[in-house]
Amino acid sequence: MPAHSPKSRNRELKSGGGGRLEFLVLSKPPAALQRAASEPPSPRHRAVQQVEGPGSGLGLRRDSASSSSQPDDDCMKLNPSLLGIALRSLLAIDLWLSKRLGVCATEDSPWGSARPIMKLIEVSGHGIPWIGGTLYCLCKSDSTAGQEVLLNLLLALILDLVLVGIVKSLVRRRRPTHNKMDMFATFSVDRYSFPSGHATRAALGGRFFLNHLVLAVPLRVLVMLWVCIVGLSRVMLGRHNVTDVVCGFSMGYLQYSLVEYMWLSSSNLQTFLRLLGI
Ligand SMILES: CC(C)=CCC/C(C)=C/CC/C(C)=C/CC/C(C)=C/COP(=O)(O)O
Repeated sequence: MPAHSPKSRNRELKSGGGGRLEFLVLSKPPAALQRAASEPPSPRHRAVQQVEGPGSGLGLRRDSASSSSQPDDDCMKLNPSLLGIALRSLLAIDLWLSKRLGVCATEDSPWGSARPIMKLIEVSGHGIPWIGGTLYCLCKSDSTAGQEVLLNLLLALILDLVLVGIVKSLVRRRRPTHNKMDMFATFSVDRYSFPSGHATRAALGGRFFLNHLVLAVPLRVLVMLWVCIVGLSRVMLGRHNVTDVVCGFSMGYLQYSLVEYMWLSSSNLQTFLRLLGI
């Protein structure tokens, strides 16, 4: 009888001798294991491969004792953490809600006719009018107190542009697919959507106005309304997902606290202005 006749191979398969059974089983793994094997190796797998050599795949060298217990990595892949599920669910809700709220994303959208007014609101929260307006008022201001507030506002707006740019380039979240990219005066990082720069500026500017301008109650309400409308318009225009705006508001709020903490007094500012030649 030849050494590997069908009969003798069958005996080997049944007894599991010579490792053939394991190899045949692994050549058709269950779907979950197939998925796990196709994913890039985890640091632990990489370490095992380094020790065992590149040919040692998932379980190839596992003996019967170790194959009865799942390795930690497999458990992690088959049972994703609660936090992972929560984040993925939040992301799915975010995308779904943002798409539903993007009713002014194009002229053909359900509220497409409201697009011009939404774009006007967009301009009101843009960096150019804010920085330009602050610079203009700074040049016109003749009181030291006014100059102090305006110069701190200017620095806050510049800080905001820098911080938003850094976070956008780190996170690199794409704008929603339904967004029509027709914004004016953008930086290259503005192709990314997280966080919304308009939302950070609105929250920062809103807090600045409420804390440093003596405003009557109706005007204070108006400022708060404007902040909310700027945020909502970002989603309605399809520029952002809801989470971009919510996180933008939080970031702008915190930025204001940072500016208050680092507040430059008028004496420091006089030196600063003299250095700038203003
Ligand atoms: C007007 C003067 C005198 C100076 C302007 C200074 C200057 C160069 C400001 C840059 C302003 C600018 C281009 C800001 C970007 C604003 C923007 C498109 C943000 C993106 O917002 P998002 O909500 O879509 O993330």
